[in-house]
Amino acid sequence: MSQKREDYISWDEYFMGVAMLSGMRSKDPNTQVGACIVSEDNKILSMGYNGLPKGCSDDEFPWVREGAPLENKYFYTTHSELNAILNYRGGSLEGAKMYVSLFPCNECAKAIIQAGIKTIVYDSDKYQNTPAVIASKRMLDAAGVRYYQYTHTNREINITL
Ligand SMILES: O=c1[nH]c(=O)n([C@H]2C[C@H](O)[C@@H](COP(=O)(O)O)O2)cc1CO
Ligand SMILES: [Zn+2]
Repeated sequence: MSQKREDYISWDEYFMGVAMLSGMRSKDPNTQVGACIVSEDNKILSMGYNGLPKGCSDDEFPWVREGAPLENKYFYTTHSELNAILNYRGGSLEGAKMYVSLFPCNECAKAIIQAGIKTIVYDSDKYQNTPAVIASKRMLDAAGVRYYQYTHTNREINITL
């Protein structure tokens, strides 16, 4: 009798793994964020990571955190969640789920709500005490977007490239 393999990765490991892999494309020296949007029937719809908009050179724009607004990264970077939403060109994201390696900020929360995404699975919540994340949770709660933290399984996945 032939039996199926039992050590395959779970849906959550798969989608959070894809989000983390996407984050590995980020040029941000401090925080790399990845997002993966999934349909209600577990199909990957889109992915994104934090980076500069098209045409803005990774080598010419600043990556530092400090200094004058025009001289640091914050005015220029597109967040992974917004990139994942904007990268989707297939139609509606109504009812979709987002896996993201960092809890979305208030600006991303607005985009998530307006895109019709209904569930967020996040990993790090390192900015939980900042006004941006407190405002984000307030809006997500009001809009009925469910969010829960990813449960680590400590599975290691090695891919030789
Ligand atoms: O939700 C987010 N998604 C996201 O992609 N980011 C990006 C913007 C910046 O490139 C980086 C945050 O940088 P830092 O941790 O150095 O402040 O992560 C930041 C947030 C903030 O929660
Ligand atoms: Zn954001």
